[in-house]
Amino acid sequence: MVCDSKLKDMALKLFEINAFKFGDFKMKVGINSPVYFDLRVIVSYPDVMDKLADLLQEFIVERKLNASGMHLCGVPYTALPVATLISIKANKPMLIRRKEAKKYGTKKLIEGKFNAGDKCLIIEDVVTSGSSILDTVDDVRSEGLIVTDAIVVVDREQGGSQNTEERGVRMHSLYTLSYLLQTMLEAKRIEESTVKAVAKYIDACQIRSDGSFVKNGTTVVNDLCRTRMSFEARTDLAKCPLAKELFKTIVTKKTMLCLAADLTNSEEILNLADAVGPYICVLKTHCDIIADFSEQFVRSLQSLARQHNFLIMEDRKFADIGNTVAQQYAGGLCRIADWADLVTVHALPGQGILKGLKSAISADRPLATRGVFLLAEMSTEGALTDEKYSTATVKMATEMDTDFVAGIVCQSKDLVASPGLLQLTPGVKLQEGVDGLGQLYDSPERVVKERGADVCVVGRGIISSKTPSETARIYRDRLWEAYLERIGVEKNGDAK
Ligand SMILES: O=c1ccn([C@@H]2O[C@H](COP(=O)(O)O)[C@@H](O)[C@H]2O)c(=O)[nH]1
Repeated sequence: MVCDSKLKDMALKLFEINAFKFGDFKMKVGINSPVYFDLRVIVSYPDVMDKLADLLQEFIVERKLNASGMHLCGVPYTALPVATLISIKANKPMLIRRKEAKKYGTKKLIEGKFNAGDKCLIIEDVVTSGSSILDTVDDVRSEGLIVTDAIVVVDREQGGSQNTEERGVRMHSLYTLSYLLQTMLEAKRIEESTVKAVAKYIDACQIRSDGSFVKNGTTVVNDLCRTRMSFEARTDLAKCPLAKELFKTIVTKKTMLCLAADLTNSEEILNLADAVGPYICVLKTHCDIIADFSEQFVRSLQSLARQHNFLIMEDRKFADIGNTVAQQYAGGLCRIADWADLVTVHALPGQGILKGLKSAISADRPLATRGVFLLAEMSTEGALTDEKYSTATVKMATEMDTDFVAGIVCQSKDLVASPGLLQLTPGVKLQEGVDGLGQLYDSPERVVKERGADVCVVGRGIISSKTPSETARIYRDRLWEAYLERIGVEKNGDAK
């Protein structure tokens, strides 16, 4: 048995270093919690980390989970340093799950040396619904490893152990929230009233692995989770008028498809737009590749956009200082601001880029008819848009010029939390893979369900097809079905 006094000492230490606190905290799932855990702080206290790893190692032995050949895999990122320490102390090989890797290309999903059929023990810091453990389990299992158990530092007792058990993973927690409450009370660190408030909260809020939670006996779908909400419900939450319009178009036409009309001849683009128009919500251009670009071309395109009800996006990827982008947007040969409803913009130069673009919108084109998508991540192999950059981009979109930013161009589901923003995701093809120049493709289903896309960009998948209009219809239908599954609606419209 792990010695109780050692457990209590460690609990007090964790409280002292603010690894958990009591108050009123907004949780990821959109409900308020009277207790908050942040075990990331332990990296600043090597002595605490070391002792915690010792306790976990003893616990693993006690639970007989130290079979020979067992690998350890920490759930990224907080559990990684602790898993590393245990691996060294217990002399057990470690695996690292890459959170950001694709299932093809050069990057592997799971790093480390292993064989299919090997056993792997998952290590996690704090568990609420258990969904993070299950994400890691899915990836580890997809490489042929066997996972039956997970060791966690704290179980918040909100459904995590049931949720993981349902998927064949027994959860062993060093601490339960109840134990921590009792220990803090005995040590006079908290009042009886806090214990009661937290206990009441745990009783009332049991979270399921699908993000819904049971509040006072009633199942409540998490209505703040973007990817679980319907486009209808999200329309009213959009702060940018053009995003609202896009939501409405998506709902009316039941399509999340954006055509990347990457052709170099204007007549060909117009013919394509006419053929594919019924199946798309956005048509995306690169006006600088059109050899015969003209005023007449954009007027014809606008007319088709009205006829088929789609928006026009110029994928200009502005990236300069405010003064320069203002001129690039409104002036030059293409006069983009005159005809493009939406443009894409890099966040690299900071907030000034949005100010510059906004300043170029003339009075006869009200701001409400123009919008931007900020690029947070790119779809290419080796893209330099790391987590810090992409998070800062999303922050810019949610805190500044919210009437102008319609959404984010990115590849990861968890980046865009705000339901009022749209996630635009390129790199979509019926056949997953990589082109000769580093463009990575995922299937429509994976892009919608796993990557969280709201609008999916397809270029060569449609334009290189012999029957673009039929192919566009297939993309539209597959994307829409994936979306219905994502929000938990059967094809016939019934809730699952
Ligand atoms: O990260 C990004 C941003 C933009 N794109 C653009 O999307 C299309 C994709 O075309 P495919 O033929 O389907 O590969 C293209 O216009 C890119 O400029 C992107 O691919 N990745």
